[in-house]
Amino acid sequence: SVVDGADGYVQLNQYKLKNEIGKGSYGIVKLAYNEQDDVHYAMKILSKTRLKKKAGFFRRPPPSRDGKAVARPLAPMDRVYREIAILKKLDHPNVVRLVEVLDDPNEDNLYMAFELVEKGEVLEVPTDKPLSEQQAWSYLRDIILGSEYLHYQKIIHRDIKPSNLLLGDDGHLKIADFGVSNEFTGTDITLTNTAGTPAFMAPETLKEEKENFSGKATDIWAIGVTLYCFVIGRCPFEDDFPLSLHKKIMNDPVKFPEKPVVSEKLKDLILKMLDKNPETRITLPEVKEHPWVTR
Ligand SMILES: COc1ccc(C(=O)/C=C\Nc2cc(OC)c(C(=O)O)cc2Cl)cc1
Repeated sequence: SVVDGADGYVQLNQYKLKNEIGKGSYGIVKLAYNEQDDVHYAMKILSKTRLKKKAGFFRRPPPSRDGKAVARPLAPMDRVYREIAILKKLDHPNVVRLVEVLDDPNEDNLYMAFELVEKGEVLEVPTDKPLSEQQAWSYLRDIILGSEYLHYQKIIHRDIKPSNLLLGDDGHLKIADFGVSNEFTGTDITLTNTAGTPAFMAPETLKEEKENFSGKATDIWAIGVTLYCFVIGRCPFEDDFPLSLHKKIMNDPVKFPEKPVVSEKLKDLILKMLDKNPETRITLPEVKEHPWVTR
């Protein structure tokens, strides 16, 4: 039950909700103090009415082509319950941990209590203070281990980017926000819909004719864009207009500025992760063997 505490903080069961620490298309995240265990958590707050309103924009389900079952976009509430089901089965040091869900049917808000990752987003992009290669190397290892675990659990994240990578006091990263992730069976998923954040979308997901593409390869692309952001401070492809951004992602070569200086080995890795052809793009196991990673 949600009550206004005498001290001006909202009390939600054993949690005292404090200041806002995160905000996005999903809703907001507040610092939450658990009086029972004297521990702070990150409380993600979703409004059911807002989600249902967004349902209105879901385009009519496409006619199923040649009788093949086409994945229907889920109603937002179903998407949230799917996100929760995915999160509940995940347990890895480089993935955020969902502790508890508070979903009172009479309440408009749905609350998701996560283990607090103390320092928040690893890097705000754009920045004029990009990371050193040493720092980027440490964070990439965490991203690789977390992504390897997710792919092993047959989950494609689909929105890997700096703002979804949270930094703990121990200097390690945790992957967050499974709001657009997909589960698959078999060895990989063939996707057709675009999802995630435009500047991090792989070229094969932006093509006009919606051919099928590999889910794992799209996560590798997003990790490549993220790695570029870490050491350069901005994204490799930028444009204020979505369609011109799509054109750049699909056609422009990756360019490195004079400054900051990036080692040849790191440039080589980034170029292999940002290979526009998903068939020849470097895979996660190959990234682990790359000279810049094993250095
Ligand atoms: C300055 O100190 C700070 C410490 C922690 C934070 C923080 O946690 C922010 C967002 N958190 C999250 C967001 C999520 O999705 C969007 C998910 C998820 O749905 O997986 C989980 C978490 Cl935890 C911010 C600032």
